[in-house]
Amino acid sequence: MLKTGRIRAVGAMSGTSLDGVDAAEIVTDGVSVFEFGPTAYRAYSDQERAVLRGGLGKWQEDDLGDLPELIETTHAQILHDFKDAEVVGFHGQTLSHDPHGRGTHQCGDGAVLAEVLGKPVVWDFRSADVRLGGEGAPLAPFFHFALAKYIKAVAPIAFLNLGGVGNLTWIDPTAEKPNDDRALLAFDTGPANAPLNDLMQLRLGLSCDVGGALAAQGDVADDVVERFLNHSYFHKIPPKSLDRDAFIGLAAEVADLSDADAAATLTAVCAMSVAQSMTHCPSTPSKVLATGGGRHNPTLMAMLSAGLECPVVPVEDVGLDGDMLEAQAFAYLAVRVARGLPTSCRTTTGVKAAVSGGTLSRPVSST
Ligand SMILES: Nc1ncnc2c1ncn2[C@@H]1O[C@H](COP(=O)(O)OP(=O)(O)OP(=O)(O)O)[C@@H](O)[C@H]1O
Ligand SMILES: CC(=O)N[C@H]1[C@@H]2OC[C@@H](O2)[C@@H](O)[C@@H]1O[C@H](C)C(=O)O
Repeated sequence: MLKTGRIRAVGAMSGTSLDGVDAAEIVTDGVSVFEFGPTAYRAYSDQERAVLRGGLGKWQEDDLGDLPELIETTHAQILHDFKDAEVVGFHGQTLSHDPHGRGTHQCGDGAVLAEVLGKPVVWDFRSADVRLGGEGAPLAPFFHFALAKYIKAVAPIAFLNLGGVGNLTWIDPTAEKPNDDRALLAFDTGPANAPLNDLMQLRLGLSCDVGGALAAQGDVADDVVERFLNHSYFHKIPPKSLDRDAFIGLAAEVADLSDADAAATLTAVCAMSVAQSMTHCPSTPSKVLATGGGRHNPTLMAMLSAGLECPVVPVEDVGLDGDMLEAQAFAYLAVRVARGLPTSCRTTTGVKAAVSGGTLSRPVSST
């Protein structure tokens, strides 16, 4: 068990967009957030990103080659500087996510990291939830709930993460605990930046549509968006979650469009899937707080504002850091796991009963 009271924890996240590792420190008792600490980012090189891409869709250890070592080494490099952190939350890299089939697989061994860093590491956050029938994702919602309290929200709000995949958390901030029945509703909304990034890479050799500049010059192919929104995923009642490449077929749908029209259409696909998702929420939130890299894309943000019935603003509007929120989430969840508090429940992942996911590994020398 970790000491009682406030803990300084660092979280590290390597997300589905494969851009790099984020790390962020927070001070929490596993319930409330008291303080935000330093942050760091380590970009993957083109060569590293190619290795990561090569691992997508794989789940058997024997097929992964040097990939686990790459994940562990890059995380150790960035986490080494967080000398004051008492515990580490290590998400790892999701390579495949098929909760009702092959399971969910995050690459990287937290026990190795605990040894290298000489600190307790909480990792493998998603497997226990999946074993108990849950989606294993999204897991940030319990942190979103704590943030709603931190910013003293009084009316329902939503957090919208625009990463490789999109996910939404609707919150009633008047609820006492995140696993209260009416506190949360969370789910993956659809693809966010991943299809657009893939298009930019394929056609122009670029990692993303910086500032949404290309999409801003194009016309949206409404028929493609309409066909896309007919996909059964969008009609499925949440909780529900997605693998990064669940909508890989989208590339073919825009193959005949110009670069600008294809970019505009894939941007609209993201925005309209979020708009459609709002129909699942118990009520229209007072505002949507956007986090993740997609909030840096003004074309996407304008489409979201046009498609939603409430204001959509970056989380910076309420004093939070939208580039580090997921890393902070895994710092927070690490402390919850270490204290035996739940990290997911029926309304966030569909798991039968609230579960404290994650494994705590300590350096052998300290046990
Ligand atoms: N200035 C920008 N203009 C346009 N898009 C941007 C900009 N900055 C970031 N992005 C987009 O955001 C992506 C990174 O987002 P983020 O770091 O939130 O993803 P992630 O955490 O890897 O994904 P996930 O949340 O799905 O795990 C980039 O790949 C890019 O598509
Ligand atoms: C399986 C997996 O890694 N899912 C990620 C992914 O990226 C966004 C969305 O899909 C979300 O469900 C999740 O990440 C965030 C951090 C979460 O668990 O809340």
